[in-house]
Amino acid sequence: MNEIFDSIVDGLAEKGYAVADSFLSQAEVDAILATAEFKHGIDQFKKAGIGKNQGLQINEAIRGDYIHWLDKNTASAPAKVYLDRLQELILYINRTLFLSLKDYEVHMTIYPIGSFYKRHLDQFKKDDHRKLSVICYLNNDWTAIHGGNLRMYLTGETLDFLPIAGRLVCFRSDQIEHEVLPATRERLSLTGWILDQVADLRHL
Ligand SMILES: O=C(O)CCC(=O)C(=O)O
Ligand SMILES: [Fe+2]
Repeated sequence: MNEIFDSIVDGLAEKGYAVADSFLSQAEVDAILATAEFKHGIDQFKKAGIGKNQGLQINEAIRGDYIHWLDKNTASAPAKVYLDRLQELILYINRTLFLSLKDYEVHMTIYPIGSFYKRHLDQFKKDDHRKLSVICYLNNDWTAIHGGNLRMYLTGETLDFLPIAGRLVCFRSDQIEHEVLPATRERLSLTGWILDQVADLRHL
């Protein structure tokens, strides 16, 4: 895992983003897909909104995904494997980049067929504590024909990444605009943020 963590740290330091395949093994992905939450599908999830707390709005023209927040105290064992790995990554980033990241917040995510998330930045306004966005994809046998790319907008170029199982994408939440393109298959992921303060329980 240290090699993967190193490649993430290098990417973040040099470019503000990193992509690491096999952050979760095939068996770890399959175990998460087999958890009750994903088995029941979007019935157990709620429509994602835009903004925070009272300002939260549902807007299908901007984002069409469904989410289920994970609570580290009650998460299933397979989800906990992922959360613990994220915690290890935080410690690794802090040691190597001299940061003091403190915590994370993560939701399970389902994008139904044809849904998308238009170009945006993940930080809400100035008071936000989201420093790094981290998304781990859970889609077995995903290929370019399925669409669903994560598109990042960098200065002078755009980059596309397919949401393939086990892949982690991590980027600076305050700097990198990005969007999710529609897909011909349901698109599953664990979407999260690394914070510079302890997560509050606003989602749970
Ligand atoms: O699923 C992805 O590739 C990105 C999701 C995203 O941008 C978000 O939830 O803010
Ligand atoms: Fe985002």
